[in-house]
Formats: sequence, C-alpha cells, structure tokens
Amino acid sequence: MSSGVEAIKWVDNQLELLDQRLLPGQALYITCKDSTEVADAITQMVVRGAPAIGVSAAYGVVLAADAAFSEHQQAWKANIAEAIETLANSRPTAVNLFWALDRMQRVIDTLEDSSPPHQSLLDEAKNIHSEDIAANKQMGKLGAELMAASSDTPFSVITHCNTGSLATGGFGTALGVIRHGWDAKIIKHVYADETRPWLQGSRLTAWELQRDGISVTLNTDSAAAHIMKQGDVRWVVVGADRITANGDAANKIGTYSLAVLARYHGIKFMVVAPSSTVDMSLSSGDLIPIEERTGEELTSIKEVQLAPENIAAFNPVFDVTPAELIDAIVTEQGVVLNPTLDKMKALLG
Ligand SMILES: CSC[C@@H](O)[C@@H](O)C(=O)COP(=O)(O)O
Repeated sequence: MSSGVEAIKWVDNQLELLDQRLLPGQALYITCKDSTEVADAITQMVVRGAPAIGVSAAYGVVLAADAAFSEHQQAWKANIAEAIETLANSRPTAVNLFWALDRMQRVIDTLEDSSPPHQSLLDEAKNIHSEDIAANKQMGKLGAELMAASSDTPFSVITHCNTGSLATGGFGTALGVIRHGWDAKIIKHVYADETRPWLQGSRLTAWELQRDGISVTLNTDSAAAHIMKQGDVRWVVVGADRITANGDAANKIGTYSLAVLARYHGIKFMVVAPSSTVDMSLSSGDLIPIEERTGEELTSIKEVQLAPENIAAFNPVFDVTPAELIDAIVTEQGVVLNPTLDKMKALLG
C-alpha cells in the first residue's frame, strides 16, 4: 500500500515543503530557512491540512531556536518567544498547530538557558512527525475495519478537501482509511468533492488518489446530494481541524452540508483525526475560531476574474459539523461511535 508523497522534509537543517499552491501542475519544494518563512508558508498554504501544519510548525521552532542560539547563547529562550508567537498566529482553526507548539515549548522548558537547543528540539519535531504517520496508519486500519463491518459488498465513498499525505505527516487521515479500504477491496470507488474555493479536492485529492491507482472521480461540491441519491455511496469520510469535547468537528467548509445530506440519505458519516486534533478544552464547536480568508479566493482563479470587480464576498474556510450528525470519530486511540461528551472523555480524557 502506498504511503503517498512526502510533503514535509527536514534536509540539511532546513525545512523543505512541497508547494501545494502549484499542484497538480508542478511538484516543487520550497526551502524554509527560518521560522518566519515557515509561518508564511502556513499562512499562504504552501503547506496545509491540520496535522501537516502542526508538524511544519514544530520544525519551525527548531529553526527559531537555532537562530536565537546563534544570536545570543545565554538568552535564546527569551528570544524565541516572539518567533513561536508568529508561528501560532499563522492560521487559527487547526488545533494541531497549538498542540505541536505546546509540545515544543515543553521541551524548551526543560533546557538550560545556556545549553544548545538544536538536538532536543529536532528530536521532538521528528517525533511529532513520525507519530503522526503512525497514528494515520492505525486510524486507516480502524476506519476501514468499521466500514467493512457495515457492508457485505464493496461500495463507494465521498470525501471532501484533502486529507492525504499532503495534509499530514504522511499517509493521511480520511485518505488513510480510503487507502486501507481500497487495499482490502471494501471501497470500490471514491467521489472527491472539488472543494471550493481553494480546490483541495481537485488539485490535491484527485492527484494523490490517481497517482496511487485508486479509482476516483471528481465532482462539484453541489453534486454530492445527486451522487448520494444513486445509492452506491455507503460512507462519507472526512478529516477534521478541531474536534471539541462534545464531539463537534470543524473541517473544510462544505463538510457540514455533506453531513446533513448523508443523514437524509441514510449514509454513514465518519470523521478521521489523530488525538492531536481533539481540543478537550472547548466544550462545543461553537467556540472554535473559524478562519475567514480573502474574498479573492472566490472572485478569481489565477488572475482570471470570475465575479464582478469589487463584489463583496464571504469566505469562511471551515464549518462545524455537530456531533449528532457524526456516526464515528476514528482516532489512533480508538473509535467513538455516535460521539457524546462522556464517550469522548472515556477515550481521550
Ligand atoms: C488531515 S487533514 C484534515 C483537515 O485539515 C482537512 O480536511 C482540511 O480541512 C484542510 O484545510 P486547509 O484549509 O486545506 O488547511
């Protein structure tokens, strides 16, 4: 089974990121030499997807510490705080970013002011990276087993946004389940929503699945109800950017509509995310900060104008699916069926 493309690489003490803005036309890596460049890469969506943002930010902290230590060997800890703040401000919704920065901060807190930080921080960033890949593989297995138990015959699934090796440390969350399900011949076809406006589905998911030889067709987001009505789709499978203590899940805009449609059509809805995506400090999805990006993502594509000049455009890039519409949350620690606060607490504390 393919693990997919390597989107995040640590090479010669620099961070190399596959520039996702250029896919599928070009597969080019950009090099981030300092933490500001990493923060910019996250904001500009060179790298995107909740776990991938967290992994990249962790490597960004290594770069920040290297710079602070070479500038002032006795006071690097004080000097790194601003760089970490800049990384934290790069995008608001995916909690994996803050989770990864907290893990890096805990390592910083154990170090002396005068001790070189490089190796300990690099080790932790690499741990965050490799643990994410391992979590994805475990979730892939658990999610595919759940799907297999629900049907005697192979079926199709719908997915939204991109949750593959591009969006994670590697392998993928919802796409990890799809990889396992395809391998086990449970899943026979994937419908990939194009995912307006940034087109993660058409530019990234279609590219990843096609490269890996998994049967995929692309559809407009608004075709989902029509596809569901055909009767061939048994599961919607998506990732998440933040899951709250009651099981509400924020994910790419349009996910909530899919969940409503799935319930109407009697189709199961699965959210696949590592425990680093779970924010037990928030009691409900209403409290998740929802990123709004520029209206230009709606009004033009690659400088081609699609709407009247100066039209006002509203571009929230995530929405929250209420727990009551979710049949299963799959994490590497286990599966929560029909999530509630008590069930989330029992699995994820
Ligand atoms: C494993 S990816 C889960 C989510 O991060 C993904 O579905 C998503 O919404 C990504 O949004 P993006 O704006 O592309 O960063």
